Amino acid sequence: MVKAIAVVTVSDSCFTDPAKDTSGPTLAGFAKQLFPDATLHTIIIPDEKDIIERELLYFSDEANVDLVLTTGGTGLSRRDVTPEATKAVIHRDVPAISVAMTIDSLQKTSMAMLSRSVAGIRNRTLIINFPGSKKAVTECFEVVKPVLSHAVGLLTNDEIEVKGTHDKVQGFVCHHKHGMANSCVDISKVAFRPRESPFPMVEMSEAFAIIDEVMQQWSLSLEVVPIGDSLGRVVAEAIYAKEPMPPFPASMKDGYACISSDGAGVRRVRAALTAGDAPTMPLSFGECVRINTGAALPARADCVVQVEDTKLVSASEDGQTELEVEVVVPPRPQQDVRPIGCDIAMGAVLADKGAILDAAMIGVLAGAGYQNVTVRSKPKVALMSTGNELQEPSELQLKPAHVRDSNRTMLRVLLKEHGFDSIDCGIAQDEPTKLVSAISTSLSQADILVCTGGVSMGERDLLKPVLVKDFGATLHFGRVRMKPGKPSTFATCEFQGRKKYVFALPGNPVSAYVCAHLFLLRALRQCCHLPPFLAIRVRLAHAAALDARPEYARATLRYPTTDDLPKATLIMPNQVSETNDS
Ligand SMILES: Nc1nc2c(c(=O)[nH]1)N[C@H]1C(S)=C(S)[C@@H](COP(=O)(O)OP(=O)(O)OC[C@H]3O[C@@H](n4cnc5c(N)ncnc54)[C@H](O)[C@@H]3O)O[C@H]1N2
Ligand code: MOO
Ligand SMILES: [Mg+2]
Repeated sequence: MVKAIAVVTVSDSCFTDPAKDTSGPTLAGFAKQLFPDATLHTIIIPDEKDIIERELLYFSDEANVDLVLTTGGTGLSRRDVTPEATKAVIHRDVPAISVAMTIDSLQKTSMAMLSRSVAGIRNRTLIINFPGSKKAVTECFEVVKPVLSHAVGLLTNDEIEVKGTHDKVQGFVCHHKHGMANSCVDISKVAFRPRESPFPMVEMSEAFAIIDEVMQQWSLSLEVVPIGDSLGRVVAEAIYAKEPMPPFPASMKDGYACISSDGAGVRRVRAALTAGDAPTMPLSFGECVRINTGAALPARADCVVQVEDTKLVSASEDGQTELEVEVVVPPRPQQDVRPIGCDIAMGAVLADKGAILDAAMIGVLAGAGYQNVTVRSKPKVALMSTGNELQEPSELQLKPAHVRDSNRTMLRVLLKEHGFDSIDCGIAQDEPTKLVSAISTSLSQADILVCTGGVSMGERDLLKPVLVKDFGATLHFGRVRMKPGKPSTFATCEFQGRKKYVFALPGNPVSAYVCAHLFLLRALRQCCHLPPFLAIRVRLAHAAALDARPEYARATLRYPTTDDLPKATLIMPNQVSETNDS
């Protein structure tokens, strides 16, 4: 099924004046017609190879678009570089698509010879170049139309290709059996350490897919919590109303409960009912009862006339009792009455399975008499820092060449911010046996271990070998094409008969922060069945030198009053260019 399509207009002139773009909207119109349920992204970019590549990568890797249709930049002029940019990003080409378009177009114009359109596949995305004119786009779309749906179907049915990654990574494993007190990682032969990382660099989209797939194995457990503590928790089983709301026919106005068939005219005021008063006697014809908002109607009353629609006819001399009122406008049956169960019928679903509890829902549960709710349990997370150079932040004096451990505090607070508690497992030294014992202690207390540092190429970066050799861990990925965060590592292992998940994040505090957002929170949210964070497209408010890797930076957003995209201003622009070489 085609879920998302991007139409990319590549043209210098349309980029400067979007009104000139006719082929983009035409293509978008055809795409929408063919796949009405798909999300449609459209963008106009200049004939710049880097920018075209970046957009194609964004749509295929980040936005997980099924079909990217470009228009423009396929000709022979110096600025026409769409085919080159496309070739740079596709993994496999599908030449027959462009051939079919060319054969068809040649029957109409020999100019078709001058289009260099390319079609190909990147991961699960099909990218097709169309020429830049409205006429050519119209003709070429007709040609490819019959195959698009099937082509996307074939691509999306592919299994996630994690196996290849696993196999390569397993080459790193030492299958040596050993006790947990020691480590079988030998750090003495530093000269023979690998000079190239043995870990394949996975794309962000792959890393996400791997996390999603692996975290599906997370074994569900449930817990009962008081509703007052259930904010943000995920409902485990649908919750039903045990009683109707309102439980009695209630007045919506301050006025008089009447019998509607009495029509307009004078009524005897028999009694007064304020909220909380239980009505005693049924109403008789020609009578009414003064009533307040929220009070229960007496039997036989079927409407409420608001006080504004009445006139006083007679009262006791002291003014303390109304004797007769005149109903000015004839009332309708059920006027200003909330019948029993009109808000919530008995047996109605108050919160569905999987609902995320918010103040409104919790209020509904409270109103329906629920004190506790069964929710999905949150994973137990252990936080550990690694590094011989680290000191506790509270220590007054820094030792030479030491730094304070900021990652543990940052991660604890980040997790708290997102509703997750953590267990503090301190700082472990960069020494194999020390790491083995610190990791064992952490894993015995938690489902998920989050550690920072020691995942890159230094001889004291021991996390990966220790996890693999001493804990028999499977490294699902050990390098990701991202900046910062390249050496990010995600592993699982069996420990004390249970499956454990390890996020070994790079030590650089910015990398740890970014990777915790992107990988750790994604996994934790999935354990609780919370959706991944929403990704939105923004426009940079200023120029920024970007890396070839997808880059992550903090920014402030300004929302325009027009339909334009929000504008992002990087908080620390230097942070983006500073580590260009890493
Ligand atoms: N030869 C290569 N060197 C490096 C590469 C590479 O590909 N080849 N990658 C670089 C990248 S990218 C990163 S990110 C870092 C990752 O380093 P590690 O995960 O191994 O982390 P450490 O070496 O332990 O520390 C890096 C840095 O961060 C500071 N740090 C560590 N933990 C904390 C903490 N808890 N609180 C505050 N600061 C911390 C540590 O002192 C170092 O300055 O590797 C590059 N190198
Ligand atoms: O990838 Mo490293 O996280 O600092 O740039
Ligand atoms: Mg290191």
